[in-house]
Amino acid sequence: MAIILVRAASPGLSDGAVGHHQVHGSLQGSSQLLKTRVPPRRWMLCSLRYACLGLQPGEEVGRTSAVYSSLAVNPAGEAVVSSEQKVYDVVLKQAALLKRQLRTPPVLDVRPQQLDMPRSGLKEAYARCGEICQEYAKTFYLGTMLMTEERRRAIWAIYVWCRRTDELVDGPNANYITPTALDRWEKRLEDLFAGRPYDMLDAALSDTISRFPIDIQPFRDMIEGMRSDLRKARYKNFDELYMYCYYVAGTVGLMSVPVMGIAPESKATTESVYSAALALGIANQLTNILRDVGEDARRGRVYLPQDELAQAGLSDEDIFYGVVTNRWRNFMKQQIKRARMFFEEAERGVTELSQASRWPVWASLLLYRQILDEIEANDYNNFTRRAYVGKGKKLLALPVAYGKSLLLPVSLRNSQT
Ligand SMILES: CC(C)=CCC/C(C)=C/CC/C(C)=C/CC/C(C)=C/[C@@H]1[C@@H](COP(=O)(O)OP(=O)(O)O)[C@]1(C)CC/C=C(\C)CC/C=C(\C)CCC=C(C)C
Ligand SMILES: [Mn+2]
Repeated sequence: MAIILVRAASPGLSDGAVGHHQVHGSLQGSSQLLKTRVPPRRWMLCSLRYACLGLQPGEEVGRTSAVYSSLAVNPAGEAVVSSEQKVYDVVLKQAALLKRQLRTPPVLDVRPQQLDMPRSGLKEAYARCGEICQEYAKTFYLGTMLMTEERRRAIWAIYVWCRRTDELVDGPNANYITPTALDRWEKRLEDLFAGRPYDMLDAALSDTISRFPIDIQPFRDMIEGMRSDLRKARYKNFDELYMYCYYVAGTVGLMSVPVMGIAPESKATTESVYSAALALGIANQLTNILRDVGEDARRGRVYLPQDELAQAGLSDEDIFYGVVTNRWRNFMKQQIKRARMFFEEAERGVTELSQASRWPVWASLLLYRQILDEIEANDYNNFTRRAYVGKGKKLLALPVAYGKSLLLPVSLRNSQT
């Protein structure tokens, strides 16, 4: 497969690439097609990847490394759309939907009172979602405690649906889960979106989607991620891993934006806020993967890109063997660097969220990112030591997050200078 790197206009980014479309390789003749397909933010997403390998933007990489490609051609000479492009199309669609729904008075399929559940039942359902969130994810729970009541309940309901979806493939009954079971779970999702929840936890989510302009696609896509977990335990390159991270985690960002809300004074585009939310999900999942290398290997799973492992002179055997060598340290440094870049991209969007949502999102971003620091502090031993952020550091993150949440949206700061 020949690789082509594309440079695209990227408003608001100061990397000197603004206004250029530069196509290398055998798609030269189809640059018109590329111009129309390349989203405005492509340059930055590409540069996240270049930076990790020290590649220069626009530089052509070898024939076998699809990692740093944004567009490629297959042996038949057809353009292959990268994962980032596919995901960016979802971002655009979600942003357009949100803008439309916020403009028009809500004509919702489900109103709270239509749910076949008394108000007291709903209260109990949300409370149970809160308990589950607290039990499984203390950090997220801490974040939600900084939210307004309505948003907090909504995030709990979303959290519980995500957790249950993940448990299907990761929980105690995972061995019995088949693609058909996931199809049934998707049918159940459609029903709850249509106001026909199967149980009280679903009812909480049905209620949530009647209150916030949330679309079904990220939920469907998360189920798709679980399907891929059933059939796949290796990722050829970062392009494949990126798609997986979108499915299981980027989707959470997309589900959350309509609940978090965008600051009325923000001058940022809705797309850019969704992109930042997506980046936070990807950053979190990359961090998860780096923290859990040993644990995943013991379940026969290696999420790290196979070609990057090979380039670093490493293989699955090194991971199963689990000895921290200099090769491993260097490899990990690059992986951590990339995860931090996604966190940085996310940071730009947090300031655009509505004031009341910024604190919890900052808190969760800072707390999750610290896991990367802990991996470093463990001298990159993520085979047998779990990177863990202690209580003291967690508590310290809260006032820092609060301080950051008071900052003006970046889009306003830029427009005022
Ligand atoms: C503009 C901007 C930055 C907006 C913020 C948008 C936002 C709130 C994004 C949240 C992103 C986020 C929290 C993503 C979750 C990523 C994640 C941890 C995914 C996990 C997947 C599977 O991984 P794995 O099996 O390897 O992990 P385990 O060992 O099983 O843990 C998930 C488990 C998928 C399911 C995800 C969840 C259960 C978490 C859902 C979280 C929320 C809805 C809470 C978001 C709330 C706050 C305050 C950030
Ligand atoms: Mn899991």
